[in-house]
Amino acid sequence: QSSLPKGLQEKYLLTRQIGVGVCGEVRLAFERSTCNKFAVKVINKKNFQSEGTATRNAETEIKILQRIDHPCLIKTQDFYQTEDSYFIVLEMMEGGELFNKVKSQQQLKESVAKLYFYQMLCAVHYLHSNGIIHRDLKPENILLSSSEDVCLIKVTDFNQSRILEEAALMRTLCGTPSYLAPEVFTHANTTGYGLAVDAWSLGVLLFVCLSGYAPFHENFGNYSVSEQIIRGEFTMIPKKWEHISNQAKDMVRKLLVVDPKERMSIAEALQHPWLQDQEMLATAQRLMYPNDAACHPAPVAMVTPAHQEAESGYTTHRK
Ligand SMILES: C/C(=N\NC(=N)NO)c1ccc(NC(=O)Nc2ccc(/C(C)=N/N/C(N)=N/O)cc2)cc1
Repeated sequence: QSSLPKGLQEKYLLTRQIGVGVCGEVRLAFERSTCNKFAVKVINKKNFQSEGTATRNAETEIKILQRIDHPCLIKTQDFYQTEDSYFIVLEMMEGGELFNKVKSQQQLKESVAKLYFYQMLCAVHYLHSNGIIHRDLKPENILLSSSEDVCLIKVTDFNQSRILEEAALMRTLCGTPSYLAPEVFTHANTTGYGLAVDAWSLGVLLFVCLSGYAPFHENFGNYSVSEQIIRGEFTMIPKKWEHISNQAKDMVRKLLVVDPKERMSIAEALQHPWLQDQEMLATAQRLMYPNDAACHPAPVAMVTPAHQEAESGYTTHRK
């Protein structure tokens, strides 16, 4: 039992492990003054990555966690550190990880997969608008607010995330350009490519939610997983996909495109016909912005999809 920070011990009672990750565990904690439940992510500094990387990643992650504010992104309440671990106190997501809902071949109902996927898109659209690439979107990092099918989801784990430093490019271009390689000028805006990695991962996530199995898997064919991914070869097993709509399949096919320049963007995915489903949009709206629905329930026709409000700068006051 490695030592816990005094401040953490004073404010919280840490109890059992509720989740485990590659570089740490998640513990159930109770705030002593309120008895409210929290999840505490413990990140070992001396994990497999070189020490420098782990520390740099954790510092970036904490900067990101403190900066983000979206209904479908995890919120932190506190953070502490000892010489060998970081402790991040997060809101408790009672439904646990999406991973447990889709493992062992369980397919989600298409309507549930659509509701979850739309919320993931809104969360990642927000991150990209703030110059953040998640880079590690997977079922373990999608948390559910309750065990009900219809629930709010939140994206977590920003350990692999990167903040797109446009400023870094500007600084580079301030110096004498004569020694700079051509790609610095042409591919410098890797922002286009960088963001596209999250669209691919969301395609894999959607495939798993709809079918219950992974599109790229060691047991398939005679290619390694990485070869299958590089070739963009996946199989929609009829038994699993025959009851799934063509629009859902179209969404998956347009995200699992090998060339990042050809891959559908998050913004395009939000406009895809499969998501122009007023009932789902109204449910998502109610889950993401409960306070708005409470004071003046808008007639369905009036529902502006959450992602469009963000874009149009719609001035609803959001708590
Ligand atoms: C309700 C419940 N369990 N309920 C029960 N009775 N279990 O027995 C439960 C709730 C939440 C979770 N997971 C959870 O909260 N994950 C999670 C994962 C990663 C991160 C972060 C910030 N990571 N950042 C880094 N750097 N990572 O390496 C934060 C939270 C699991 C089970």
